[in-house]
Amino acid sequence: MLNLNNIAKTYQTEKIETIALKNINLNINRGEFISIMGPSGCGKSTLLNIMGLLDEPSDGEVKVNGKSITSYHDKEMASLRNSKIGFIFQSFHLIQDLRVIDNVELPLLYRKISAKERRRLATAALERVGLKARTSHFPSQLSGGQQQRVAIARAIVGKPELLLADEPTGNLDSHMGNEIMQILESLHKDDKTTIVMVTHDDELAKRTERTIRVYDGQLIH
Ligand SMILES: Nc1ncnc2c1ncn2[C@@H]1O[C@H](COP(=O)(O)OP(=O)(O)OP(=O)(O)O)[C@@H](O)[C@H]1O
Repeated sequence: MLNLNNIAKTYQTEKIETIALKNINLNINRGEFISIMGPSGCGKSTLLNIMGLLDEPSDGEVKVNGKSITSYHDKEMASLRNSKIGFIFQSFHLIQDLRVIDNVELPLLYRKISAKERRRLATAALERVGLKARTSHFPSQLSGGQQQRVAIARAIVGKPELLLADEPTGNLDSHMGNEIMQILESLHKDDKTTIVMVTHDDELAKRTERTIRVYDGQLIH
């Protein structure tokens, strides 16, 4: 479903050029659960952001469902991203002033969906992550693990084909981390969601189907 062909990414700041990625060739097949591992600064988040169409490569080609998106404009890219990709971040990225249900509804605001249907879908997504009883809470009233579950509900509410998770358990203790991993495993197994997860945790990586290792901006085979 996603092909990265010869991807490179260079960051240019005033005097320093950082090569974050080079010679990346990677195919992600529908239904896979993949982990990405590697030392700090090796390019994992950059890779995930390129997969998620949040960032553009400096070189190479990204194909989504066999179609090159190289010539896509920002608007086309945003629309593709919004319809096909869900994100989960280490630090949850919830909006503190919005109630749980409104946080989860956010990605649907960009779609032509009635308010009633938005509420129904968001409630179902919260039920899926075991948080239906917390819809009217604010994020600060929830534990870290619960906040991450809200973030997962927000990521899956639009039924994405691809779920990208950047160290989703990085801010959680091992018990809560395990709960989050179990939800991801269930989304993969029961809902056939394709998942790519960056992690520093060997034990979590072992629970995925394939581990991609990055070192100095390159894939190690
Ligand atoms: N916006 C940016 N401008 C300049 N350099 C950047 C930028 N983003 C990332 N980099 C550099 O690119 C390299 C890869 O960064 P990246 O965040 O992808 O690594 P990472 O493997 O995710 O690290 P960590 O595990 O610490 O999160 C690093 O050397 C980083 O300093």
